[in-house]
Amino acid sequence: MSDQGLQASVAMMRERGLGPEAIKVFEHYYAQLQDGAQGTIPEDSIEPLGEVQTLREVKVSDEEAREALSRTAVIKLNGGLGTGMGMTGAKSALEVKDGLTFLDIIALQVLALRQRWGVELPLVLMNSFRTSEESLKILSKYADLPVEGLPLDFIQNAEPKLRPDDLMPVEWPADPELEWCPPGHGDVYVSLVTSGVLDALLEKGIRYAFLSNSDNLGATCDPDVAAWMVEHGLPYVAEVCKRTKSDRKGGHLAVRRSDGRIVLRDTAQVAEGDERHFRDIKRHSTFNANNVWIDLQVLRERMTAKEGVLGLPIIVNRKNVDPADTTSPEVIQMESAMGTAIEVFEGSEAILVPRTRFRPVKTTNDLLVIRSDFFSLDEEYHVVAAVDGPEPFVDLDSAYRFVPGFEKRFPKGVPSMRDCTSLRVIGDPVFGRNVRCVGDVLIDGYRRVLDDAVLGELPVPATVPVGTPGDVRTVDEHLKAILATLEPSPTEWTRLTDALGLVVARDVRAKVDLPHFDNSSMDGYAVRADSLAGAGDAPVRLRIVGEVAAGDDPSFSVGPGEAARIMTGAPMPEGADAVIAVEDTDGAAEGEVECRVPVEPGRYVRPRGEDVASGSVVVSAGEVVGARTIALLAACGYAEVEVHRRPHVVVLSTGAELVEPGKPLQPGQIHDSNSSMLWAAAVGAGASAEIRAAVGDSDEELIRALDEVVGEADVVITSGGVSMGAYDVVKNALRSEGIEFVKVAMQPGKPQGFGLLTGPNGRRVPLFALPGNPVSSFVSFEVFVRPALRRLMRLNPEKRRLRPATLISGVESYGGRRQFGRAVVSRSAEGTLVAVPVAGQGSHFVADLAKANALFVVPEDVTELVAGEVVDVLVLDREA
Ligand SMILES: Nc1nc2c(c(=O)[nH]1)N[C@H]1C(S)=C(S)[C@@H](COP(=O)(O)OP(=O)(O)OC[C@H]3O[C@@H](n4cnc5c(N)ncnc54)[C@H](O)[C@@H]3O)O[C@H]1N2
Ligand code: MOO
Repeated sequence: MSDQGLQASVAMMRERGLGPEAIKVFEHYYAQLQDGAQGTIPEDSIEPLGEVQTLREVKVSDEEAREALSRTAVIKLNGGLGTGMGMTGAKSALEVKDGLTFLDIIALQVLALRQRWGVELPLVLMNSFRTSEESLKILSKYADLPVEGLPLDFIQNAEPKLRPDDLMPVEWPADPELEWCPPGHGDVYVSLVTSGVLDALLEKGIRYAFLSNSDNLGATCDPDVAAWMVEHGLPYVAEVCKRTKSDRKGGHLAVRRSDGRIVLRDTAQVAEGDERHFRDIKRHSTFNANNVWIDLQVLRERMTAKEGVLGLPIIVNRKNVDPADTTSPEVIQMESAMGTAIEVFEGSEAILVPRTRFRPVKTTNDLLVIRSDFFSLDEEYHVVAAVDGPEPFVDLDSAYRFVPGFEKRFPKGVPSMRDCTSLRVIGDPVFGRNVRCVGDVLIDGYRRVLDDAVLGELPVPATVPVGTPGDVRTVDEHLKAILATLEPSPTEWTRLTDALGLVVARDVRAKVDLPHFDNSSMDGYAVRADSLAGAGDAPVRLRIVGEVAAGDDPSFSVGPGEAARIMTGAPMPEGADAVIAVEDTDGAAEGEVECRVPVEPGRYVRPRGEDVASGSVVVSAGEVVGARTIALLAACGYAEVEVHRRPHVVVLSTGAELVEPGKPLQPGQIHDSNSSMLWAAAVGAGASAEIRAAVGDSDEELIRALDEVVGEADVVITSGGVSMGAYDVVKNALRSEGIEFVKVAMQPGKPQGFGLLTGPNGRRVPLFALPGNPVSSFVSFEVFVRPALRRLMRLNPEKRRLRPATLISGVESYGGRRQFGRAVVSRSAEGTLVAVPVAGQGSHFVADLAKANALFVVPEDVTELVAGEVVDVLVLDREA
């Protein structure tokens, strides 16, 4: 790691025509990177932001508003490519509402403000080298938009992507443009200077700028904020919004202890161990909306004083050189964030604005809601909600994730969402015209949604088992409800040896032929078959011209009357078309070899491509990775395969009586056996798992523990606390988190809780609240959690088939509940299965549970079975 990387980068930047200011800033960042800067802001160095001005309470006269707006420009950060939504061009060119693109709406919003206030209000885009042309073409429709003396856009600088090992600029001859990246939106300040736009604005008497992302349609140039800023002479104002539980991830503002300045802490700047504080929405109660107001005069002075380097904190981003190809080499992109400039200006302030000013479209879920009739555009092109109440929660399946897939499945427009609280789509149906969603909608397994369909609430379970009260669900209903909420695990490239048991996400094509080259399948001699034509009558002697072992690359060729010694797996030399096995010769090592049999062309030759032809599909999506698949992929040269990720299960037992195994017990205490049992069962089902320390019987302790795990777990399993007891903590605490508690008509395992926790970034994490009795907990895992884990992994949820077995002794059952008894199953002399129920069928008998190797099922409508009757058994391990 030397200055070579820096020199090479600078040379590239010069050659590209980048100015000295951009290079200077790059050098500044590069030095930070070389020093190993992490760019973190530790929790103990900051205080929460505290009370700030609320926009609603700002009182401004029309005259003040007009005056402030007349000296303001709108700058939109427009470098985004929308790769996350499967787009390749400028994201803001996406049609977002009423046939208008983001850019159309931005232009119309500005024109409406100009007209209403009689101001000039210039609009300038900061484009990247990839977005400029397409964006300007859209804006060219608005003839009145350009303002004299100002361009409609300026181009953000570019910098080389760096190799992580030696910080040299990466080379990518396949597409040299991919060797470059924009240096993050923090570059706006530098680019404003280098493009001359800053001075041009000041010259026109424009003193303030409103900066925001072009994909945030809520970010209109609000005259009240402008006037408030002018009135108080503020150099820099950042808009913040109240944080809710689902925005635990975005950056937030805080006050730096050392100098009292406001700073921005983004996700990438959280120090290790501070994640919990970062996510704590009580402590850091607002988030940064990335809507920024800046005094351009102050910016000019700062830039001059600091010789063009504002000194924003660096963000180190790791990506692939070709973002569309996750197997391309890893690179470092040094970036900075616009909002971090808040710390540079003395007297910066934050203002609390309504959520409506933060309406980004980051996913196709957001796109569906924005396009729908839940929102409309008012006469000034503001996006306004057409109905009161919270926005519907939308969760579309992966087929809709990219814009082309989304458009294809909503060819006649998106559904009406005015009366919808949530929409989840599993599968990939095409939606018809005029579809209406009402309440909570779940679509699972549809091929097509018909025109004019009204999609309603989840159907109430229709069947109630015999002899049970109405609030009880059947086992099948509960399992179905669980499976319906689950999405397959995300896919990821995984080392072959870590992918065992996982499901392949995408077809794998061979990039090579197998065998790679014609080679011998025997130890012997490579020959021309016609040299041995007479060997059937009398031995033929051939001259040995060389030797080839596996791994060699023979440079000689074999002519008529010649032979080469060859080993199994060694490449065939030029000229030879067959192999004679050493057993059919005298085995000579040099000189001449005597051959006793003729061979036909191709004998003992394994031709190139015989096994696998380059370009053919060797492993298909949906296949489960096993030893044989691994062999094939490795043979084709793959070190990794794209699979559905192994879900990570966190096990959390509850109960004040629990003590970790190995530690001494006080009176009344017991050892926690469920944690390790559930861990083992999860690992056995193919998940990865970890145990968290058991929590006592306090709501807060449990919520705190869950808060910690929800960022890391794909599935949470709790045990205990779900029945009717006075200390049934899980039930009490989790009801308010949206977990549903039901009685399931089964024994053991009657009380069950299930639901989705909301993790950072709105990620949904399934939580199973299993009963505490050890046998109940185990059976619940087998019946509900195992199929769920398999569904997440894209495996068939029910692998273990029920098999008939003859009961050796009679059993009684409650009736009205499906009983899962424990039994030892073995094979009789006739080859049929026989089941011996274990003695202790109570939910606390761990010894009898350990003895058993199967569960036997007594149906809901049966109360007694006698010896000799046949039951269904679910074999857990191999039969005894
Ligand atoms: N009045 C009623 N009482 C109970 C009912 C009911 O309907 N009405 N249902 C019973 C059924 S059925 C079950 S199953 C259990 C479920 O109990 P909880 O999930 O609330 O679990 P706890 O009360 O915390 O514990 C039950 C039992 O299991 C032991 N336990 C708990 N955790 C562990 C662990 N990690 N390792 C080992 N053992 C554990 C705990 O000490 C209790 O003995 O409720 C019935 N009651
Ligand atoms: O259903 Mo409880 O699970 O009887 O033991």
